[in-house]
Amino acid sequence: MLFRKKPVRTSPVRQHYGEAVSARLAANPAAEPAKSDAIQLFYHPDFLSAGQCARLRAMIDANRRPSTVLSTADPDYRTSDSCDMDRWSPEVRPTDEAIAELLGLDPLQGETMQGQRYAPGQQFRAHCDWFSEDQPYWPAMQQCGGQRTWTTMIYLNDVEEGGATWFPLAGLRVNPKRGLLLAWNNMNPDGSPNDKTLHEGVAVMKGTKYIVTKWFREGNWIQG
Ligand SMILES: O=C(O)CCC(=O)C(=O)O
Ligand SMILES: [Fe+2]
Repeated sequence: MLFRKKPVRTSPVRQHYGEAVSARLAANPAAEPAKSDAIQLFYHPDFLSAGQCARLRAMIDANRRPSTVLSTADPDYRTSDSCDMDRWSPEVRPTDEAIAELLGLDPLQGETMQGQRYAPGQQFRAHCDWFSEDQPYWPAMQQCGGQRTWTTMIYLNDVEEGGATWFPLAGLRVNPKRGLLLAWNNMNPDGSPNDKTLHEGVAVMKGTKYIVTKWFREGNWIQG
């Protein structure tokens, strides 16, 4: 019996962004690499001030609606509320541009920043942020910048109990801390999608969890 060969999923462009961004973060004294061989992930404590976090939390409270996902109908999968953060607003734009600058990416590669709020019991079950290129949604994603390369996520508050971001296959678990930014490469160093980036927003037990997430594409998300 013949086995069908898996398609080659490496990519020079995605490899380039993996190398360029991780070199830039490694050279930044404010950023610290995670101890994991499975994933390129960096921590940047205090990326946002207390005031910036409070303003973003207020915007999330004002605009939140039930979260959606691309590829499952399971109603328990992502039970948080979320909203798009208006990238041109004076409250959001400086943060948007600071994140792109931190990574050395063009702000146009960044998707619209997403705010998310988890009440007790709410969660985002294990998923990868990269797109499966055999799914029906992929052609539409190709029209707006293609694959996701890096994810950045910022905790906007401390959470009393629960709400960690857990990477079970990379052996990392991060507790929410106000102002802390996480940045990780969704690809392997060769530019292929990294299955070990699987992660979960663990259910909040006590308190409320607020985050903003920004995903970067290999091309421009905003078409000029
Ligand atoms: O809430 C978390 O800790 C994870 C959020 C997440 O995975 C996402 O927004 O893609
Ligand atoms: Fe995610």
